[in-house]
Amino acid sequence: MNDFVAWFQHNGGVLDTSMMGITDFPGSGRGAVALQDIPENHTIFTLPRSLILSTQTSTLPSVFGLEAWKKHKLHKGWVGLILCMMWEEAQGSQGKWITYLASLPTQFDTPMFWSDEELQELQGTAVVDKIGRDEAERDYHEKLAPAIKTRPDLFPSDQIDTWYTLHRYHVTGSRILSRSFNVERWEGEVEQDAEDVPAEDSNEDSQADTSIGSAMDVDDPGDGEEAVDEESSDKDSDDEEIEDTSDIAMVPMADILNARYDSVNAKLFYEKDHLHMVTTKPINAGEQIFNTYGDLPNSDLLRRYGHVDIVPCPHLKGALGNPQDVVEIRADLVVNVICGDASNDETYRQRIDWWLDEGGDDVFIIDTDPIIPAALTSLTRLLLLTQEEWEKTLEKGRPPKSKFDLQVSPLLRRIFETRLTGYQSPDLEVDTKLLASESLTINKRHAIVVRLGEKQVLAGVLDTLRLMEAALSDVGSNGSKGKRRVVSGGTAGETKSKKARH
Ligand SMILES: C[S@@+](CC[C@H](N)C(=O)[O-])C[C@H]1O[C@@H](n2cnc3c(N)ncnc32)[C@H](O)[C@@H]1O
Repeated sequence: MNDFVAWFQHNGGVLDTSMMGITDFPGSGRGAVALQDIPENHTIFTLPRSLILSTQTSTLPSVFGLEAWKKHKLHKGWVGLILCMMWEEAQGSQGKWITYLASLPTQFDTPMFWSDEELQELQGTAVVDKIGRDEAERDYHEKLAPAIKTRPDLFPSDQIDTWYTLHRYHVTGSRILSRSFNVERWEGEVEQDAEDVPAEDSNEDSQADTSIGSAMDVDDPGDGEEAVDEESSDKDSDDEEIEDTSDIAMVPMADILNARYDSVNAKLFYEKDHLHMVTTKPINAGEQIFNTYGDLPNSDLLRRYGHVDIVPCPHLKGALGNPQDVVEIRADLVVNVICGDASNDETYRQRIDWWLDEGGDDVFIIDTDPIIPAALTSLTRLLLLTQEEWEKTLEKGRPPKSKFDLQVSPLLRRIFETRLTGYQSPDLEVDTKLLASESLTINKRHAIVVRLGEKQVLAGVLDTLRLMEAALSDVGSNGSKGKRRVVSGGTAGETKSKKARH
């Protein structure tokens, strides 16, 4: 660590060593600690932009030739940055970032590195479909490996088995996944139309997002389209968000800070020539300095960073869990539950295609405030319409309202109960007991925390359903039937649902 700090300072980084120390936090690796009381708005370190490592600052793309770089599709997704980092590391003592790269971990607790047996423990959770090992390996074999073969002068054959292996590719991808930031270029540096530059970037300091995409997440649609990072959820957007991956950067020193739910007390800001880590709250001496990736559900924390957050949760009446946990319910599960064997019949296919064409969601999100997504009720009702009603709906061009009644209620229950059977065991008690056992490996413990958190969310939404059913019966027994309506939460297509590719 001393070597790293010396390298940082030697290359223009300024660390307030009276305020910030680097130390090991059991269970979280290295992290930053306040050595004395730090006031809000204090700069704890600064580094020049030239010290960040990205496809903009590494010389590899230009020595490789930008045209050839593009020909091998190294400008799309994360593969270009991975190759830059591998190459910089292969330069040994000649490499500008060697001391920094040598300080980064080579082992990760993320599911990317789990055995099949360990992955089984995650069955049913939002992690499994998103690990993206196959996509990542496809990029390695189809882009990176052919590219390096064309330039033995840059990638000598005797270095391939050390620095450019598939394993090192995964390690480097995981370093990016768990540590990168999105550092936009300053106005004037940006080689794009002015209107593409967000207004807030023009003059004042801007905040650098911790990157939440990854090599593994990026979908390369081909056909000359831009790479799309489906994980750009912090930008309040759908999966159509186009991320300029050339802004993804490794930021030495900034990536030493750990994260914890609701604990962020420092943020990275950037300006024309420098980046600054600035406190956003007063921090007491001895406290950890946290920069956060946005408070994420445990499924995402595990997949990207290899850890989970467990804090006392209001939705669990003070028991430990993650208040950000969610359950994803895929529209195909809804269709299967409601239509059964007839799912592929023309009458349902037409409705489903129409739903999707109209921008309807194909994944519904339930969170710890377990409101039933309005879009889920609406899709359920769409599938229940008679032919005549369906034709009217088509004419109106509007999906059915998300009215909750005795017809949809048992179906919603079956949807949630079927979703529960996707886990190794639908029983919450089983996992609670397992967690109490001391002999669990870290991966198994993490898997149980993730799936238990999701099952607790499902238990919450089933409780909500019971309350809504009880409210319906009250309405009926009070003789006011038809005058009051119980509706599910939000409006169709609001934040409780989203489109996602699977
Ligand atoms: C940005 S790095 C922080 C520095 C890192 N601890 C190190 O030793 O290099 C993020 C990684 O730190 C670890 N980490 C961060 N916050 C954590 C937490 N609350 N609990 C456990 N591990 C954490 C995870 O391994 C994560 O992938």
